[in-house]
Amino acid sequence: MEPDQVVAELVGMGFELSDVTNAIEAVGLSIDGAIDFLLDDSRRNTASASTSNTCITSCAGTLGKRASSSSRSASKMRQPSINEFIQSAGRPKRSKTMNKLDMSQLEVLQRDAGGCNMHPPPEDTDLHIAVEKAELPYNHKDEESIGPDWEKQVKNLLHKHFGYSSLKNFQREALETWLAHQDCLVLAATGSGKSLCFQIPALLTGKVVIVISPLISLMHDQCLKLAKHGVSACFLGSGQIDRSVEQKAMAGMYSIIYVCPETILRLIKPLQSLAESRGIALFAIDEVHCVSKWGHDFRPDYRRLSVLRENFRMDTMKFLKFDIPIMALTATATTRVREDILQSLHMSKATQIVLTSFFRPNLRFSVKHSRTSSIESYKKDFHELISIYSRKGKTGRKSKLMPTNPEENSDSSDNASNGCMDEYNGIYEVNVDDVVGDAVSESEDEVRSPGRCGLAPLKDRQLSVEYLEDECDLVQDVDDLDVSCGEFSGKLPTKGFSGFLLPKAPDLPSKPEERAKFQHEPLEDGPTIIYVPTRKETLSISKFLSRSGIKAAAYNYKLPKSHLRQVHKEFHENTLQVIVATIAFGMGIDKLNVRRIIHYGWPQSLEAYYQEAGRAGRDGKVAECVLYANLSRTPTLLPSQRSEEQTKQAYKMLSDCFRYGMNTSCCRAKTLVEYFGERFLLEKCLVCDICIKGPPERQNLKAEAIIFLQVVATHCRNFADISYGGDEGRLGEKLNIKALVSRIREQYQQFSASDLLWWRGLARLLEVKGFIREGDDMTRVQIKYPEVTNRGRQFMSCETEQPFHVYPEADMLLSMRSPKSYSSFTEWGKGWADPEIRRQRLQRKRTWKSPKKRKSRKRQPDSNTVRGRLTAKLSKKK
Ligand SMILES: Nc1ncnc2c1ncn2[C@@H]1O[C@H](COP(=O)(O)OP(=O)(O)OP(=O)(O)O)[C@@H](O)[C@H]1O
Ligand SMILES: [Mg+2]
Repeated sequence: MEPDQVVAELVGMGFELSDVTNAIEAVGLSIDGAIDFLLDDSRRNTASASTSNTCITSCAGTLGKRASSSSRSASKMRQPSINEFIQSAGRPKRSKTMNKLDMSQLEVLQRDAGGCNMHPPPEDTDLHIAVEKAELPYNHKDEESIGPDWEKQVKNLLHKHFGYSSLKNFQREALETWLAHQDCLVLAATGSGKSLCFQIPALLTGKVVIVISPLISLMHDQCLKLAKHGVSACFLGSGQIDRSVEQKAMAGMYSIIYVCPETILRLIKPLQSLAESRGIALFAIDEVHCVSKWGHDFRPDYRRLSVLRENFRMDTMKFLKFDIPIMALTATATTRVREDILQSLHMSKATQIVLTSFFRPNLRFSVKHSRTSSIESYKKDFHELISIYSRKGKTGRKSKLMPTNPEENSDSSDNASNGCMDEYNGIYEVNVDDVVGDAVSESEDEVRSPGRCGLAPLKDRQLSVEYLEDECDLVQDVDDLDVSCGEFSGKLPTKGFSGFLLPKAPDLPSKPEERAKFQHEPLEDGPTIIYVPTRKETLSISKFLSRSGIKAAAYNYKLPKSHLRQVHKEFHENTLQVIVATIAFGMGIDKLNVRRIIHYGWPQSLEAYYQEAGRAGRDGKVAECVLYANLSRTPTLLPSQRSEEQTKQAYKMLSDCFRYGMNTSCCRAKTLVEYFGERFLLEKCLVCDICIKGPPERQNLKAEAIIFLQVVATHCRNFADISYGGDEGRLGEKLNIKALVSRIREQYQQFSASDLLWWRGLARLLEVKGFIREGDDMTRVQIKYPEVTNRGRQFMSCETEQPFHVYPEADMLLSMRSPKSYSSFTEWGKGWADPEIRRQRLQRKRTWKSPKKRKSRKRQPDSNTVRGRLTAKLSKKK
């Protein structure tokens, strides 16, 4: 591979260019070698050479097997065939319940699988034993013959396969609907157990259930879990390289078939045959919010799933006694998304909506201000996390991916972070934002919204939509995340499936005293997931944490698949403490004991936020969901190809998310569940930061509100005069909020030092009251060209002493706390005009650079780009 390509691939994974050059210099032009070197970076500092060597060897072994992303197809997952599992336990044991047909089918499966190029069997022997117990297939039963005692039958199946004692209420409702041959839309919180709603029909009837699912990793995870529970399942899609699986699936050899939406469209005919032979009990569409453009994970192929309703009806298939029911399931759908789902999928008019509360009482939500951009922020924000895990890490098992505990490092935890500061010194450059409260980029939403019209705003290739989109792991197709996930080595109780009972699924505690117990309860042990917007941050933060003694690993879609599999494995085995991931570590992560979900940077929507946060506390025990975001900046849309309509919607969703962060007075859980259209009857969750701290003091901001409205109104009038005056067609320049605030500062002495941040917050409050609105037709995260409404005019002209009582929002509080005011900004700004001050500042900036950094600059003296210099150097060596 050319040096350029090697560098480009490594930088694409999120590694720093300077680290990449170091790695290539150390190991030569080998991607695998460089990745080992880079991921092992923190380990090189360990005191014990022998420990270090062992770790490096084991990791290198894993990574050595990686396939480069250019040969991704070769690394696509192969279906873990039933035979593969059985084989590992010797030859198939005859299950008492297995009938003759089952055995012959298994033999066929074994023969077939023997003929293909087998991967080594998975390491998990429990899994093999579990699948060995799989009863394939069940005796076929028509839904009508199931009878009124179906609940008893389900209970037995639950007990036998999953070890649960009973169905949850919403699961019962969904199954009742299915038994009545009706379509059903299940809306239930993350981790509530939606999968069971479509798994039971397969077990109960012996017919096949087809599950449409958006991601290969999700399908793979579910297949593995089902295999553990003795249910045969497979997945079909572009990630499936074993072609025979599809044939076997269409011949009715698996009870549950997972399939991606793209694939199902070409399988309509074979599925019709399957419906006639073994029978199809149900079409389940999981993560159905992907259908809707108004949702957060829109997938165009989901919209075409209306073919299911059209092709599997009694009137098109004469042998059917009723239309094959459709069950659509999601944890995150607003009212608008729900309507869109029903319409787009052509679900029947009689569709039942099974709705449970979206409320998760054990999740403690909070929002914290952070610049989330530098080593300083990491140190401040992760200080507590580091101390928690470094205490626990001393007794933990070793991670193959990262050093196990601070003692293994030559530096102490503190030294480690200091040492790391040197490397991060580049970040120490003067950040205007550190000095200026006012530095909220007015036009940043425009600069960074290449999606508007779908065109790149800048010519620079480095800032093209594709390039930036790629940075953020936003591109998602069905097999983009084709890595194994699942609790591979989760031990089954020794008594097997039939000898134990899990406690009844807990009902949501509704009494305040029951919920209050989550308030101060200490968090139990368990891993943390940190979500960051870009690949680069996955690496920089995981590196920072590892060097501070935490067992942390980065996870982004460009990293080698073998690394990602290892991360999944260690995560599920509880040997990793923290995963720093992009959204690539996504849907369907069903690990019970995740204790913290940290979002480090603004999420793009509340749907995405709630779904990701929902991976915490699935065991019902208290867990934390913290959002660290820069509350002094308006968030921007991550780059993506969007139509104009989609861009508007994306801004709307981002805006809702921003307002969630800015809110200081309403319970977080209430805001979240009401966003999804649920009436939150409990009023307060009692455990979020707002419920615990209480809102800030309410203030009467009538005087400020009137001044703001007057300035806006005066300007609007002037603007209208210019726009529609003599010179027809010429539009006057509208004043944006920044310019309006400048007018306020000029005209009102008492506000001459006031902060734009504060006025922005006030403008949002006025907008909520309906006193102002956006004056142009662009959708934005927050108002930019305010215009006074009739209500606003009434308020202005109101003679009475009607107060304007409000809770200051987070940015207003921040601006009040911050010593940097408008005046300090102007002073600072003026400073740059003075050559002496400028010289001193630049001098200071230069001394902030680490010696290491300067050295690396010296190393590459002449070329224009680092990459160019490296290329020249390496070519010379060759
Ligand atoms: N009736 C039940 N009793 C006890 N536990 C249950 C029951 N049903 C499901 N569970 C457990 O709930 C957990 C979550 O299940 P599942 O993955 O189906 O959630 P989900 O609703 O699909 O979540 P997500 O929206 O994140 O995909 C699983 O670990 C499962 O074992
Ligand atoms: Mg699910």
